[in-house]
Amino acid sequence: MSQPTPFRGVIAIDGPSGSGKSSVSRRLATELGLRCLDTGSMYRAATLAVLRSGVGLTDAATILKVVEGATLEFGTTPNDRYSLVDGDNVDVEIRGPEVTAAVSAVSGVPEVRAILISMQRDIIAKANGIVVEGRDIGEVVAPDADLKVYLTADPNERARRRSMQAGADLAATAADLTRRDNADAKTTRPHDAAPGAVVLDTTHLDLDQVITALHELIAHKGTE
Ligand SMILES: Nc1ncnc2c1ncn2[C@@H]1O[C@H](COP(=O)(O)OP(=O)(O)OP(=O)(O)O)[C@@H](O)[C@H]1O
Ligand SMILES: Nc1ccn([C@H]2C[C@H](O)[C@@H](COP(=O)(O)O)O2)c(=O)n1
Repeated sequence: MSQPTPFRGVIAIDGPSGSGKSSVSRRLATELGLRCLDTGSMYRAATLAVLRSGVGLTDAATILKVVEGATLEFGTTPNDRYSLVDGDNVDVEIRGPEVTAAVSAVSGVPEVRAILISMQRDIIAKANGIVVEGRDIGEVVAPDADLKVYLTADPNERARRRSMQAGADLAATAADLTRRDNADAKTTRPHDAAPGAVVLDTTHLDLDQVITALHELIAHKGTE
């Protein structure tokens, strides 16, 4: 009996903060044998370069200069993703509170976005199949993706999951998610699905159920 042809396309996963993009993308890519790109890490790494340089967060031209001068590298093996800034592994630091508080200011600089979007498109073009997660993948970075998914969940549920993960206060976490989504909405559309995206509300779904739903969507793509 012949085996089904493995999926080797581009899957775009967008959604607001804490909607499950990273967990879902990593697992889906692993199960499908695909690469996996976390574009949020790219904006975070650029932000860390800016913070390390000591320049302020208000002058777009200075921010751009720092990002242009930094060497940013990203690994796309699903369970071995990494981010390097000038050769330094920054996986832990870019998830910390300083970077999280500053990232929307850096990702809001259009010229910084242009640099990172160009890197993202290069990585996608070189991968033989990839899951890409972020805020603008289905609309801007890869509008021709084979499958576009908008992953969302009720804000209270997102805050509950994130506060459990981080061991942080629920109300403070909820406020931080809302603050970041609103700040990000100035440059991307975290509250809206890209044209052609399938909306998957995971409020009442566990991770296994989300992955099953995505496998079904991919199988359905294969029969279109
Ligand atoms: N369907 C789900 N059911 C229960 N927990 C989930 C589900 N999806 C994700 N989670 C948990 O929610 C937390 C946030 O998920 P994750 O980090 O993947 O979100 P994200 O969208 O990538 O967030 P951010 O945009 O802030 O990077 C994690 O602890 C993850 O394990
Ligand atoms: N495609 C993307 C991905 C991320 N960002 C910005 C907005 C987020 O606040 C920040 C960090 O992302 P996260 O790691 O939380 O997914 O990066 C963006 O503008 N576009």
